[in-house]
Amino acid sequence: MTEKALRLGTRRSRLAMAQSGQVADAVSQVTGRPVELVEITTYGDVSREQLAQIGGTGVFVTALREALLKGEVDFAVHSLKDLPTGQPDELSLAAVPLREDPRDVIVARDALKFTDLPRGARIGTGSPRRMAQLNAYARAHGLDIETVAIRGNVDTRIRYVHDGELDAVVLAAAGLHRIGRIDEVTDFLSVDTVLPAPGQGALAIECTADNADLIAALGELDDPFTRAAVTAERSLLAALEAGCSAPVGALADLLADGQIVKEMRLRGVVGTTDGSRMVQLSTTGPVPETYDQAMALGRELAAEMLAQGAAGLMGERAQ
Ligand SMILES: NCc1[nH]cc(CCC(=O)O)c1CC(=O)O
Repeated sequence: MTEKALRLGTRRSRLAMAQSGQVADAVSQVTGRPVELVEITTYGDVSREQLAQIGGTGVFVTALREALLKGEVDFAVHSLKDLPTGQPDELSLAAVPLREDPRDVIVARDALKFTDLPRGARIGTGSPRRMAQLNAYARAHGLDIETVAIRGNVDTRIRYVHDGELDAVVLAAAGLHRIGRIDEVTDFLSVDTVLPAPGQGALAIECTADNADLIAALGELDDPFTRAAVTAERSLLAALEAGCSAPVGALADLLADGQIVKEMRLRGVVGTTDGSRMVQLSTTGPVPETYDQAMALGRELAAEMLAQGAAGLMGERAQ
């Protein structure tokens, strides 16, 4: 007897299809049921406006969530960094699988590294967070670069470099890895130079909160450390009252002594897009064992950053 297929709601972009396809295979393995992809168009996919102008939070996510709530699909996969920090009561974050490489990367012409870009080099990114940190690094190290606002999917962005319109673009390693273009990276940016977006490299698997059986099945794909880390990062973002398009970077990782994990460290940064003013801090604490402990780590760091003037650096985009 064949069981009814589970319906996975997905955006149509190459990245979304790639990550949904990978999750579909994993879910099929743990549930023993076939998984069918159901394509859904989101506002973020059709709009030509700059993402920051649309308002940022949730543009990629809303249509998928509506399909879940209408019962058109059984579960959905989001890039966790695109997910608004407030979790609706009717929906459950059933799994946060093991995170991919969280770093940002450069795809540049002539295999150039970020620090080898020539004077006046134009670097494309739609992200105020990336602009702020690249410009701050350039100021501190005497690089002369110009950050240029672009948007479009990953393939479109890389094309700007191949067409010679830009010297480089900044992208997430995870996205390139998932669509099979990681070989085109010319420089992996240290997180000491550019802290990634909260949740970058992680996926969120969501279903309706009333679907206990599916929540339990999807839960097998959950990685508790990734979940704790992204919970702390997103708690920081929420406590700064910033949206996903605000110039906020955050990364939680484990501090180990040999094989023994000692603590979790959470780093955060906020800055003006020109990189002239930055607040960058970190905190460490016991590895969170509960949701509340992970949330508390993020709130603590946010309070310290706000005390140093973080709110004043987020501009009118803060939301
Ligand atoms: N902003 C769009 C977006 N959302 C998720 C990823 C891929 C990386 C990830 O899963 O964090 C990307 C592309 C990018 O930033 O390069």
